[in-house]
Amino acid sequence: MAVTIKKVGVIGSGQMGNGIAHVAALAGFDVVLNDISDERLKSAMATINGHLSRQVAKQHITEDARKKALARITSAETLDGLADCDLVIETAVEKEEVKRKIFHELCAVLKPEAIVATNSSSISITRLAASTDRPEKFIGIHFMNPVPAMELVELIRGIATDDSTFETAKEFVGKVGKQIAVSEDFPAFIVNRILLPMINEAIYTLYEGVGNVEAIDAAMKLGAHHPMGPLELADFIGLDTCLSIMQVLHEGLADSKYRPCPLLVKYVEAGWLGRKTQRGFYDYRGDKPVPTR
Ligand SMILES: CC(=O)CC(=O)SCCNC(=O)CCNC(=O)[C@H](O)C(C)(C)COP(=O)(O)OP(=O)(O)OC[C@H]1O[C@@H](n2cnc3c(N)ncnc32)[C@H](O)[C@@H]1OP(=O)(O)O
Ligand SMILES: NC(=O)C1=CN([C@@H]2O[C@H](COP(=O)(O)OP(=O)(O)OC[C@H]3O[C@@H](n4cnc5c(N)ncnc54)[C@H](OP(=O)(O)O)[C@@H]3O)[C@@H](O)[C@H]2O)C=CC1
Repeated sequence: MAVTIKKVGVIGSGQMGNGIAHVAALAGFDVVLNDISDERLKSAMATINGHLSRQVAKQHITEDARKKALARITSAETLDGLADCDLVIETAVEKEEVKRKIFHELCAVLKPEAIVATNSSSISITRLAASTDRPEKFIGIHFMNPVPAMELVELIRGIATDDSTFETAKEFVGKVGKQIAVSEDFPAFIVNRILLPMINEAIYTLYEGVGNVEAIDAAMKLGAHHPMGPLELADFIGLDTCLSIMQVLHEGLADSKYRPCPLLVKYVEAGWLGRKTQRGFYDYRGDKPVPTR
């Protein structure tokens, strides 16, 4: 039987954390947004307000809904602030050791009946669940980017996830207006098992000189009707996240077809992580994006 969720904690206020807080608050949930830096939290609130205002301008929501949604979001610099949440969704960086540490610290303060979820793009739900004190109340709730615009959420059960947790997560996702696809707990689940090898292949296409950035993106936008070219999309997702997902696929499935492209590795090593650092396959520091190769 599903449990009633009223208060939702979100750990990590990057692009995904912002988006999840946005849609949850708009759906009427009280939201506590956590990050390690106060500056990050302030900029997250400004971003959420900006996106809500755009929805008002497009007459998709009312000004009253914007104000009420913003008022439902509070921020917390430490995990103590999430202690009385009914559901906590972790959406910090795609690094297993970071997530494990967060879950360990979270479970020490979180009420025992609360559900813990991860928005991980690729990491084993069963393994992450094992770093909590409640594997039966742990689940993957994987939103897509940008959260307010994308219709899908993947739900992934770990080996121990119980039916009540699954039903509660399903109900929550329905209330925030998204549809679900259920995935088994395999590396990168469904969407990223398919999408990331395509992006990695686009980077190999660039690396091998088959085409430049503009040609590759134009080819897939105009030739396959993708809304964004694969390199533009990689920059949008974050090249660090793309690399982490490819590493999880490569290690988890032990197949050389998932080998991360050395050029992707090089960009990440340079700190060129895409839009979030203003430089990736495009340079975003000017008026319009300029290809970097
Ligand atoms: C890595 C993972 O683990 C999984 C993933 O998420 S993989 C990534 C999946 N996402 C994609 O593949 C995105 C592909 N791109 C697209 O679908 C489109 O380019 C897009 C939806 C991002 C933008 O579409 P568009 O038609 O060019 O722009 P636009 O009309 O301005 O935006 C459409 C909607 O998205 C919203 N939107 C666009 N960018 C946004 C952003 N960064 N944040 C929040 N909302 C955004 C707009 O507000 C608009 O919302 P409304 O429908 O309420 O008006
Ligand atoms: N980008 C995408 O398209 C998608 C990403 N995801 C997944 O969502 C998660 C977040 O991705 P995304 O939002 O893009 O990443 P971002 O880099 O935009 O944001 C991550 C945020 O988490 C913060 N953070 C890091 N460590 C901690 C911590 N210990 N406690 C609290 N906050 C922390 C970061 O702070 P700081 O920068 O200061 O380190 C940053 O603000 C990842 O697991 C990713 O795989 C899922 C779907 C789509």
